[in-house]
Amino acid sequence: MSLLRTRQLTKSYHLDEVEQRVLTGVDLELVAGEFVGLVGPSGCGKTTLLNLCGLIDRPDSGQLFWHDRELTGQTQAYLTELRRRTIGFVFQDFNLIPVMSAWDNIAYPLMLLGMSGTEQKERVRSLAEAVGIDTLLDKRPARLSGGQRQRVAIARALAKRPELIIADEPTASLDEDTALTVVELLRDLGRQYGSTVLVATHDARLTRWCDRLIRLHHGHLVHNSTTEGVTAGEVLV
Ligand SMILES: Nc1ncnc2c1ncn2[C@@H]1O[C@H](COP(=O)(O)OP(=O)(O)OP(=O)(O)O)[C@@H](O)[C@H]1O
Repeated sequence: MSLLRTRQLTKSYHLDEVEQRVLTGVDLELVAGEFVGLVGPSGCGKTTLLNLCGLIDRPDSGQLFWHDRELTGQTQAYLTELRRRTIGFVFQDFNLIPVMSAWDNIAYPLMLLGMSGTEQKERVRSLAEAVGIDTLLDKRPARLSGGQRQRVAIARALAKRPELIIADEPTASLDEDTALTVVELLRDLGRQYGSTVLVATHDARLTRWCDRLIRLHHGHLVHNSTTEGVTAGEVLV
């Protein structure tokens, strides 16, 4: 079942009247429940594409479908509400709110959705346990290690039980062992909660966990492939 589909998405940036065409026609389909890796060289437009799929930014042209319903032309308010309810994000730099405890960081999106205090507590507790930070919930991000912060970020992304999780280089700030456990968590919990995961990465170790890879090159997806036989060099070029 198609969760998200794009047809010929384009996106350019303009700096001092110079146009940089980043996406020139991206056709992508994400099926419910899959764990998909997005690879390509630095600067090829992975974050740009994630921002479009995550409804953070709008394309210049092309179409985006959510459960086969076209989103082009929908109001900003509609897209914001859809994003808030159905999409979770995990970033390289965690993007936790520094003045909030781990607990409050995880609960915050639930509060925005108007969820009752009891249900918030239930979800925060069970997710904190699942990601292994249940003894750290009163700490602010500055008192946590990188791996612990990313676990909080994963719990926060999953708390609303999103249909889609968008992860942008989630292991780039982590050491090797921590990176592997974080990716495993993301994949296993994504499966458990039935979330589709789209993850941009340079990390060849991470691509082994993906159901399939999509590769961005010169502004469009060159091919879809399985992860078999992918080498570090292939991921970077
Ligand atoms: N807001 C912006 N304004 C102008 N140019 C931008 C903006 N965002 C990105 N770019 C440019 O668009 C191109 C694609 O950037 P993007 O961050 O999407 O690439 P990426 O593949 O995610 O890179 P990396 O792997 O290094 O994170 C880059 O050349 C970048 O400099």
